[in-house]
Amino acid sequence: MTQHPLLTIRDLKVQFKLREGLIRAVDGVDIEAHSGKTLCIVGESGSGKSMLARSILQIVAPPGRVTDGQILFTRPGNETVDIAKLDPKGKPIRAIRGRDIAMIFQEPMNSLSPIHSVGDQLVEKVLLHHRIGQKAAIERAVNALDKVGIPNPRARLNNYPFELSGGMRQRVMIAMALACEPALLIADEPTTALDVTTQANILELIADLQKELGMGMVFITHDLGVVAEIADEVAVVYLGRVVERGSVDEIFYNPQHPYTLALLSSIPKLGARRARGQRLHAIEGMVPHPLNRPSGCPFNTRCGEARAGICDRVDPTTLELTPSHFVACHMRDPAVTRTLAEVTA
Ligand SMILES: Nc1ncnc2c1ncn2[C@@H]1O[C@H](COP(=O)(O)OP(=O)(O)OP(=O)(O)O)[C@@H](O)[C@H]1O
Repeated sequence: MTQHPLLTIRDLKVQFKLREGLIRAVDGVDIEAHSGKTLCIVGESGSGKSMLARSILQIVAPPGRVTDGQILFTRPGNETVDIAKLDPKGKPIRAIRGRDIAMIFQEPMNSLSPIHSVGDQLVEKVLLHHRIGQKAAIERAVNALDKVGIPNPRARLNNYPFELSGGMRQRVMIAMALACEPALLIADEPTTALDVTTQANILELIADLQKELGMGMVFITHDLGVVAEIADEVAVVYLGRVVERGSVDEIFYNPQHPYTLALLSSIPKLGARRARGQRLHAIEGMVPHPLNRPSGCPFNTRCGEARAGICDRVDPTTLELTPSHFVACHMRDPAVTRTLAEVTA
């Protein structure tokens, strides 16, 4: 029997119908996530990372809506469910949220209640998804806090979120997310708001827990340094499209899409000396306004390799370079480059 990926997203579209026009926040995305592996979704602000993540739990806020595509979730040993077809308020998706698929966010206060103690929130979460008694649930809550490295966890049960530091709150949110041992964890920039040291500690904690629990993880970030540290697979997104995806080695050692190349060259090199006042290399141009998407390849307006007549007119198809490496770029398509060479010869 072939093993299904934990999550298979096919041709997913998330749109906002506004009076001013239609925003295609996610515009035909294909990705897969596997048990025990981390898929990083990387891209600049506004590329649709959060909407992609939120659609997996059907928590896109109106007027945003999943308009097309499949979100196939297969918990090992269970039937495959197409989450895209579920009612965002219905019982089936509410049973999946938190139990099978958990999510952590940049700002823990968004997922923690300010008026309930850490212990009450953790115990309630455990009781919601498990048929166990109050005493056993409290023990689970203590274990969960212990697991995320919170000292003296039994005493912390009585604390309110505002009594904890930012790093500790993030640990509590992770404990809440993992209390029910989900098969899939979605992490939306969970370390972005933290200082560098706390960020490193939390990343290490998430990676350790993921290995221990064998969860799949979809990790959203704009930071390629984070990707290098934790990813097994990477999807590079631009204006709601996956422009390149591959194993972490393929993306870092053999990047193909001009956008991936530009992102990689914008990372400051360790030890590289910069002349005073010299700016870091940033990607040329601005991300187009979502209501004013370019035709053809979404990146053509900022791409140094773009060729008029094709890149600004025709949507590139996704090419398979290896069984795990895909790119959507005309300039990597041998049929296109051959024709261009013949025309200019
Ligand atoms: N409530 C909304 N109304 C209209 N458009 C929205 C809304 N929320 C998001 N969008 C649009 O959807 C697109 C994708 O946004 P999204 O938040 O997913 O991007 P992102 O890559 O996560 O960016 P960031 O890193 O800044 O969070 C953007 O063009 C954004 O303008």
